[in-house]
Amino acid sequence: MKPKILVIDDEKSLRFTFQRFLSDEGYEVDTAADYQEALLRIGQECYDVVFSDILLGDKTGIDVLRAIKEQIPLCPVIMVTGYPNIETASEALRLGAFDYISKPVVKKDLLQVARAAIKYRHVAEENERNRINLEAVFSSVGDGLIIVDQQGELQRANEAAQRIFQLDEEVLGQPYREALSNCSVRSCDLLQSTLETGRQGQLERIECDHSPNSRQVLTLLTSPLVNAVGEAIGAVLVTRDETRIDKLERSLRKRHNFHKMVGASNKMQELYCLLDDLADVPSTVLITGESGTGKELVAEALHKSGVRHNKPLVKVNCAALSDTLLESELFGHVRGSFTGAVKDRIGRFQKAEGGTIFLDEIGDISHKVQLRLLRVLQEREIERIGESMPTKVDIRIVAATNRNLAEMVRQGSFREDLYYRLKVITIPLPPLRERKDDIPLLVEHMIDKLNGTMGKEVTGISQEVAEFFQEYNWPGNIRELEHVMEYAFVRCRQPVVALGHLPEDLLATKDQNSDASPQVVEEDEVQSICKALEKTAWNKAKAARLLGIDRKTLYRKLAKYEIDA
Ligand SMILES: Nc1ncnc2c1ncn2[C@@H]1O[C@H](COP(=O)(O)OP(=O)(O)OP(=O)(O)O)[C@@H](O)[C@H]1O
Repeated sequence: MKPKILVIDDEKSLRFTFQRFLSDEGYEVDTAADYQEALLRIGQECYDVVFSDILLGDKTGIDVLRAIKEQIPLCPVIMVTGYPNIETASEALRLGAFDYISKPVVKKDLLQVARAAIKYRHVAEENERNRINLEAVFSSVGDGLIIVDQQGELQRANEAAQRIFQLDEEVLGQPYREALSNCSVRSCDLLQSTLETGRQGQLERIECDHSPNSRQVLTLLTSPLVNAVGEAIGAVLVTRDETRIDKLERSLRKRHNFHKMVGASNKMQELYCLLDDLADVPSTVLITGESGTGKELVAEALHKSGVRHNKPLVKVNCAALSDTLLESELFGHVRGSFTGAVKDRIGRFQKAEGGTIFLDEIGDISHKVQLRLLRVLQEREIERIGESMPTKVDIRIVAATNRNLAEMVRQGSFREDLYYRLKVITIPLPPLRERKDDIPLLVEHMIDKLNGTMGKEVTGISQEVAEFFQEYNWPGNIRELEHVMEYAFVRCRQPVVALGHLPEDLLATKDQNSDASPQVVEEDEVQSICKALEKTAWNKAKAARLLGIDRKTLYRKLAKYEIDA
C-alpha cells in the first residue's frame, strides 16, 4: 500500500509543488489549505506523514501538531517554515515534531525527509505493536511478573504479582526489599544475586507467608534485563504460585502422621484429607468414636493446622465437672451470683477468644448446660452467670463424645436442636480393630517415645507379639495399646519385646477366636472386666488401667453389662 501524506499549507502553489514532488515519488498525497480543513482530513484518514506550514492564518503549525499527536500519535509531523525561525522550529521539535524544512523547498531535501519519516513511522508502529503484545502478555499471564531497575527499585508488577505478593499500587518506585518485605528472604536474595551477577536464578517450591491466613508455595525465576548494547538495566522476577498443586500432591502422597497423630492406613488418609479441608473453615465440628481412638488428638490437630493456631486452644472435659461448676467454668460468673462466687471470673469461652474450645465428653452435659450451649452456637455470644449483658465471642467449637448422641436424642436425654448444631461436620474416628495395618507404625512410634522416657534401648517387638497384636480386638483402642506397650517396657530387659512381657489378662485372650461374633466379643469383654476387677479387689481405677481403658469407660461398661460387686 502506498504511504499516505497530508500537506497543509495556505499557499496554493506550495501545496501543488509538494503534491507533485511527492506523487512522482509514489506517495498518495492529500492537501489542506487551513487548520479546519486539516482537522477534517485527519478525522477521515490515517496519514503516515504530515507536512504542515508553521503559519496558518490565525492558527499555527503547532496547533496542527497538537491535534495530530492527539489523534494519530505515531504520525511524524514535519514543519515547513517560511522564515528560518529557529525558536519556532525548536519549539515544534520539543512538542514532538519529527523534523522541519525551510522554504523555498528543495525537492531532494523534501524527499529525503519524507523517506526518513516513513521509515520512522514503520519502526514506531512495530514498536507499538510489540508494546501492546507485551502489555497483553504482562497483564494476562497467570505467573507473577515483577520488574526492578538496576538500582533495585520496583518498576512494574502485573496483576498476578500484586495478588501473590499482596502488593498495592504505591509500591512502584520503592526498593524491592521494602515492597516484598513479607516475602521469604530467599526470594529477595535471588533477585539481588541476578542484579549483581547478571545471571539467571531459580528457587523451586519455597514457602512464603504473604497471605496471613494460609501457607503459600512459590517457584521463583529471575532473569537479567539488558539494553541494546548489553548493559545491565535491571531484572525480572517470575513467580509461579504452586500452592494448589502442592496441596494436591500432598493429599495424594501417603502420609504417616498428621501433627501428633500416627497412622498411614486408608482410614487415616481420609481423616487427614478431611482435617486439611476443615483447617481454615470456622464450622463447628463433632468428633465421635470409641474411647481411646484419638479424639483429643484430632481436636488438637484441627486447631494447630488452622488459621487460629496461634490463638488459645482451651480444653474442657465436660464429664469431669459437676453441673454448676461446669456452667461457671464455661461461661464465667459475676461476684455473688452463687455461694462461693467471691469474685468476678471469665469463663473458658472467653479464654478461648479467637481460638478453639474443645468440649470433650459433650454427651455428659445436663439439660441446663445444653440450653446455654445452644445459645452460644446460635448467637455466638455468652452471658456470664449473674449477668444479663451478652458478650460476643469469636471461637471455633470442637466437641467430642464416645456416646451415641442420636440415640440420646431419641431417648430425650440430649436436645435435638443442639445435636444438629453440633454435628454440622462430624468426624467419626475408626476403632483400632478397623485399622490394624497401623499397629506396626503405632508400635514403632510408642517404642521411640518409651525409650526416651524410660531410658531403654528396645528395638522392636517379636514376630509372635506382632501377630498377637493383629489378632487382638483392642476394645480400649490406641490408649490400650499404649498401656500394653508401657507395661511390656517395664517388664522387658532385652532389645525385643516378647509375648512373656505382655499383661497376663491380655495373653489370656490369645487363644480365643478374634473373628468372634459381636456377642462372643461382648462375652470376652465381660470376662476381661470381671478378671481385672477381681485382680484389683474391685479398685476400678486400677482395673481400668489394667484393661487399658479409662475410668469413665469402665463405668460405662459396668453399667452396660450390669456388672456389680
Ligand atoms: N493416631 C494416633 N497416633 C498416636 N497416638 C494416638 C493416636 N490416637 C490416639 N493416640 C494416643 O492414645 C491416647 C488416647 O487418645 P485420646 O485421649 O485422644 O483419645 P480419646 O478418643 O479422646 O479418648 P476418650 O474418649 O477416652 O477421651 C493418647 O495418649 C493419645 O496420645
